[in-house]
Amino acid sequence: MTSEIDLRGTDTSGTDTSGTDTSGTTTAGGSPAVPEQGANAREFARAQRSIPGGVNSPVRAFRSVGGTPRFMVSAQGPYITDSEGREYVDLVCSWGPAVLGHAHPEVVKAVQDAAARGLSFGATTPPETDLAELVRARVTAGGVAPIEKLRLVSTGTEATMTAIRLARGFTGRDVLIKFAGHYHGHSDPLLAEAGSGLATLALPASAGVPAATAALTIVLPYNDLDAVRTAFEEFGQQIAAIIVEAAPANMGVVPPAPGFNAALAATAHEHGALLIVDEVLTGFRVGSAGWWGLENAPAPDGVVVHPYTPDLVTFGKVVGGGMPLAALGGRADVMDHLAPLGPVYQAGTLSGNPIAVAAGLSTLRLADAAVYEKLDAASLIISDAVSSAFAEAGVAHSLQRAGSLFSFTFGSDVAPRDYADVQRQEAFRYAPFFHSMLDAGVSLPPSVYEAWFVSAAHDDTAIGRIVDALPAAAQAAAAATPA
Ligand SMILES: Cc1ncc(COP(=O)(O)O)c(C=O)c1O
Ligand SMILES: NCC(=O)CCC(=O)O
Repeated sequence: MTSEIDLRGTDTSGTDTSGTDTSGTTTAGGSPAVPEQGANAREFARAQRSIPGGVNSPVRAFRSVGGTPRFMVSAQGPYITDSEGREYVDLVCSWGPAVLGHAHPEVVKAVQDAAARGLSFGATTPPETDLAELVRARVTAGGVAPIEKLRLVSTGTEATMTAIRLARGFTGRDVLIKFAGHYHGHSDPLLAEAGSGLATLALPASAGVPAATAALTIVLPYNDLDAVRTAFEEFGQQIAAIIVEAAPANMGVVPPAPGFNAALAATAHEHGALLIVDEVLTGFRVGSAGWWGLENAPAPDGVVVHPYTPDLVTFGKVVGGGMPLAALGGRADVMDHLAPLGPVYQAGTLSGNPIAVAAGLSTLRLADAAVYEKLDAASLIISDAVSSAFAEAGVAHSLQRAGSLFSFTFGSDVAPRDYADVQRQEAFRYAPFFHSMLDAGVSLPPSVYEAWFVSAAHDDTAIGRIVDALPAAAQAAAAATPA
């Protein structure tokens, strides 16, 4: 145990309660760290005076695990370094984008070159079309290419917000279906029973969303086709779209039952509604063509077991290579309803920003089949090692995977299928596990409701550090008691 433990519990006081680091912490490369003691606690206190909760996104706040968020200063490959000079193996990977590992030299070079040509033009640039073409070409499976047109925006929130406005404008209908525990960013209509930070903070919905807006979103239990069919029987003529995470990873990972996404597409289409598949998190992370690509890849006999074609797909995270860039794409006839061709308005001063486009293009060009093989391999080794450590320590748990994404639920070996199942778990086991890992130099998502992210840079050394940290952390989870 290092002095990291001393920093816990420092919150709004502004007092530096940290102890003296006598741990002799070394970096992964073996060189001695020169920690600036107490810097995380000091920075957190300072941040809270000027920034609500000290964070610019609630998921960073350590609210469900307690303690002091680490204030990061740099990241390279599979490692991230905090204000005290401590280096962690990073299993958050910027919540998804860092698929190649942090600061890949070629991506950094592309960004530097683009920056030298100008930071933002507010005018159209050739690389935006390059990126649209690359996404169109990559998202194909079994001869189907669902991305006929693509528009670039700046965040996943904007991508899904625009997708639902477009679906409403295209169909002339107002009602949306979303699933409990799914997170699609923070636009008003999509915040009901959302996963991610709302799950972490146990918020059923957000204050500030007008009741009239919330009333137009039907929230259904995930993986429950009967519920979807019943909703369409009752409101079919009013439903503009179903929006679904391609493979949910914001209530932990809860993959779709085989054929579920295909059945959603069929049901929506039967009733004149659209299917919006949200691949902000899964897109270009779980595979070259996202989760849709995995589900629609022909088996060796050439058969796609449950084929489906989404009407709209949203991307974010990896598509921007760590810069603020996201996208929505899909059927040309639907996409052409966007202004300036059509009546559905969408815009953005920084949409298609040249630096972000350079990062995205460079990342996607580098993310070849070998990268996805590395991701899959690292993910398997790490998730199996964690699961074994829990088993060894007698911690009942289930491990769920969606491609290289994975997460754990506690208290049962029965894998949850929906948000209600997820919420029944022994969530109290996660905080001591998380802090034990953090103390040992492994940074996990600070919530049991988030997926773990690996990168192609997670090599044997990084994985070894994770594996070494596991027995003590699993013991901490085993010893945990409800608050
Ligand atoms: C599936 C999904 N959709 C949308 C979003 C929103 O993206 P952003 O945080 O870029 O607004 C996220 C994650 O944050 C996500 O995981
Ligand atoms: N899985 C949750 C996210 O990726 C969200 C990140 C954020 O809101 O900062």
